[in-house]
Amino acid sequence: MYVDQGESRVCGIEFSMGEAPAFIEDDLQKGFSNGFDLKSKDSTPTVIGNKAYLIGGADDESIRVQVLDHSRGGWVNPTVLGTKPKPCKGHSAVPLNEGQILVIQKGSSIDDGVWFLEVDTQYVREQRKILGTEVVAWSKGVKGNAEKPVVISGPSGVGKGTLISMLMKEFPSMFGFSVSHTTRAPRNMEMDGIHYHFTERSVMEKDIKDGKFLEFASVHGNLYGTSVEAVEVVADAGKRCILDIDVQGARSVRASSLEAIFIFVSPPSMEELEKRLRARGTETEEQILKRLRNAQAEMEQGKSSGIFDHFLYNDNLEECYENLKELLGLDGNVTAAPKSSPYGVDLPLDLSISKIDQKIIINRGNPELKTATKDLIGLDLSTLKGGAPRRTRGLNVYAIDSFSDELNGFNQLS
Ligand SMILES: Nc1nc2c(ncn2[C@@H]2O[C@H](COP(=O)(O)OP(=O)(O)O)[C@@H](O)[C@H]2O)c(=O)[nH]1
Ligand SMILES: Nc1ncnc2c1ncn2[C@@H]1O[C@H](COP(=O)(O)OP(=O)(O)O)[C@@H](O)[C@H]1O
Repeated sequence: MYVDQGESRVCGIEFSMGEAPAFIEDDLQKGFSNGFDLKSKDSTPTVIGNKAYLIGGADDESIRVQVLDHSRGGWVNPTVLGTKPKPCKGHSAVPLNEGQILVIQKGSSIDDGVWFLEVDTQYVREQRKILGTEVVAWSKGVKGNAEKPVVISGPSGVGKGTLISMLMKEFPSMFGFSVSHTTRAPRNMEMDGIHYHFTERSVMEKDIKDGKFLEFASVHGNLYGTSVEAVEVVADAGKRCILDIDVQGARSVRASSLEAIFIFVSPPSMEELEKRLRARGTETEEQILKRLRNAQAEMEQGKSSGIFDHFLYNDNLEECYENLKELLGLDGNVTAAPKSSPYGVDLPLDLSISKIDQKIIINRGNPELKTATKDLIGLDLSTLKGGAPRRTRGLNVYAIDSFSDELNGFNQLS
């Protein structure tokens, strides 16, 4: 078991992966005279093998990392890859294995505060070869093992947005909307970042070129697209992602690595579709006519393309919504209430962390661990997937109750 002692560990330099070689100890001490502030509350040296990783302080708007590498003659500023954590009020770090350090940010919410610094994983080794420098890479720990995303397509005015709103309203903790980018102008009630990311065509075209989009298409004369980030932020929150995209977009997603279920919504008739579009009152006459012309082709493609797993017929809205819920497995027994879990809790400044096998215990400020209370949070590391340069998914965060096995194990070991 490894126990992070907080500040005393920083000053006393604890060696966690076996005894540190003497030269590392010497070099670390030299660090004091070379201006490395090892005594600083927010700097944590963590030793793995023949190297020490000094994590702390701010650099380019993220936490700074320096590597003490005896074979390279001392302290090195590595190339830092991945999405980097913002500077924070302090952190605790614990090595998980020879390749990863777990960093918990103090004073943040647990949803944002769990990070992995990869120092010797396959990705880091590959990058080290390519770049020829010392490399470390950050990856954010997220829940993210949600069910398959749901792609909903259908002609303009058929009721996609209405059905999605109903679903999000009834199951807010279960579903998250993939906010697309578009070059079309916002409608009256539409908010940037909520309904769409409204953007300039040139900016969007550059982002598409830079590989930031999962899919994109030209629809009714405007550019629309789903960014990789739009889908990831929903998955990060452990929610099931809903994408409202056209048939071309659905085809691209089908061909991508994103495993999703595909639903096509049809209107009862073209006359009814026109009525709904006109009644919505958000388009000019010219735009309505263009949408109606396109609707015909979309209906044909939707039915014949083989892309869609399910077809919904939106005549009576309530009936259609019930059918949608049924095919998503949301029958009458599903409750909309979120499960009680420590997600969303804040991590205080005086936390400490301990590692037992594949589990991390975060003590939120109760120094007497034996009187375990709601102050203890467990992190199960055995379900982790992915890693730098993207997210580390499958983070299982749970409240530890005083009689749990984890705690008995902890008490015996401490
Ligand atoms: N391919 C693709 N289509 C999208 C995306 N976002 C929205 N769309 C589609 O663009 C079309 C027009 O959307 P919008 O302008 O909001 O009009 P509405 O469908 O009449 O509400 C609809 O078919 C949407 O499904 C996206 O990110 N990618
Ligand atoms: N089953 C339905 N019956 C009558 N009106 C509907 C039905 N479903 C949706 N609507 C209405 O039709 C209009 C278009 O729906 P909307 O959800 O904006 O379509 P989409 O997102 O597919 O373009 C809205 O004014 C909505 O209230």
